Amino acid sequence: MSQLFVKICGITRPDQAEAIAALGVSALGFIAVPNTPRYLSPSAMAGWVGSLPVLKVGVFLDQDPHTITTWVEATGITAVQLHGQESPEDCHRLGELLPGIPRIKALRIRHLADLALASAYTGCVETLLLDAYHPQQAGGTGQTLNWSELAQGSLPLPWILAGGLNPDNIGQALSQVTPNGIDLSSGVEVKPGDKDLGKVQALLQHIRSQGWEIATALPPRIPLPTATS
Ligand SMILES: O=C(O)c1ccccc1N[C@@H]1O[C@H](COP(=O)(O)O)[C@@H](O)[C@H]1O
Repeated sequence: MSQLFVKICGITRPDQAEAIAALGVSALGFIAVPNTPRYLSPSAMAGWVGSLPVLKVGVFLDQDPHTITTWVEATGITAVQLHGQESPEDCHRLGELLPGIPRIKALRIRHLADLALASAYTGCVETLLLDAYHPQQAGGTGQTLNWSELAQGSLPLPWILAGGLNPDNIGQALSQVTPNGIDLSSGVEVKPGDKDLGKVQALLQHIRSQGWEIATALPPRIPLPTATS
C-alpha cells in the first residue's frame, strides 16, 4: 500500500487541532506569518501545540533563522515550512541552528520552468512543497496549480502538493500527479482559521478509499547519486 503524507494547515484552535489529529492526519500546520489571517503568535502557540500527537509544522515567510529558532524553542513546533524567498544558505543555516527539525521548502510555481529552482535546495532541506503563485498573497489562497502541466516535470526531493486542494478535487489532482504528500488549508475550512471537520473527514475517507495509507512522518529523503554511482 502506498503512503501519503497529509498535512492540514492554518490551525488556530486547540479543540480543532486535537480533533483533526485524532482523525489520523500526518501533520498539522501553524501559521507564523504576521499580518495573515491564520497567524498565531509564539505566545498563542505555546502550551498546547507542543503536546499534539502528530508532526507540528510552523509556517514561516522570509523570517530570520534566529527568529525561527526562538519560535520553535518557545512553542514545541517539530518541523518548519519556509514559504517565502528563503535561500539555500538560509535553509542550511536553519539546519545548523535546529538540528533534528526537518525543513520543508515551499516553491510558489507560476510556470513549469520554476521547478528548476528546486535543485538548489537538494542539500539543505528534507522536503519540497509546491504551492500556486498568487501576486498579492503568500499562501492559503485556494488557488490550484496546473496539475497536468506539473505532471511533465520532476523533482529531486520528496514533495508535497499544496494549493487549493479540497475533498472534491483531490481525486482529480492525485490522478494527474504523484506527490509524496498533500497540504490543505482553505479547502477544509468554514472561514480562515476555522476548520471544517466534516471536510477533513471526507478528505481522509476519499484518500483511504483509493488505497492510500496515511503516513505518520515526512517521506524519507531520496539518496542522491554519488560521483561513482
Ligand atoms: O494559510 C495561510 O494563511 C498562509 C499564510 C502565509 C504563508 C502560507 C500560508 N499557507 C500555506 O498555503 C498553502 C496552500 O493553502 P490553500 O490550501 O491553497 O489554502 C499551504 O501550503 C499552507 O501551508
